[in-house]
Amino acid sequence: MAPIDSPITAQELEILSTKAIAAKEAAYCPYSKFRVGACILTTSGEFVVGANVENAAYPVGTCAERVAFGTAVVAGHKSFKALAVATDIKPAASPCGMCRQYIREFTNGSFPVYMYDGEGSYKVMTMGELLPDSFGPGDLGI
Ligand SMILES: O=c1ccn([C@H]2C[C@H](O)[C@@H](CO)O2)c(=O)[nH]1
Ligand SMILES: [Zn+2]
Repeated sequence: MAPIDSPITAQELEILSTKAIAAKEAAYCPYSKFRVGACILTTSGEFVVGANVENAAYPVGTCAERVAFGTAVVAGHKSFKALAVATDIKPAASPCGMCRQYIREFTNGSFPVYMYDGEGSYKVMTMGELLPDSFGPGDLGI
């Protein structure tokens, strides 16, 4: 059987993971003390990072994934190759439901999400696996 092609190169994954893990340091999480870092690789080859930013009004806080995607989109990026998310726990955390929908807006079902645990090991899942039967721009005819 032919090997499944990796969606990104080993070198890209090395940079992506290093940046996501480093981004944990930028987290503002005085309430949960749960640091999350994220990094996106754009189709144009740029890396955009994010971290969770909490708020005294707890529900107002934002996850690392949405900070990263929002930052990338306002910088003009609309096309993305991969996302890495890093936490300090084991097994690795996966994006919350709100983030899955947020990410889905800018990705398709084969988009890979690499999830790193606190020891630097990862699991990878596609957006189609994380959010099956999703609702997206196409459902509005966009
Ligand atoms: O995938 C995740 C899961 C949680 N968080 C944040 C939200 C909150 O600040 C803290 C605890 O839930 O972690 C993320 O940023 N990404
Ligand atoms: Zn989230």
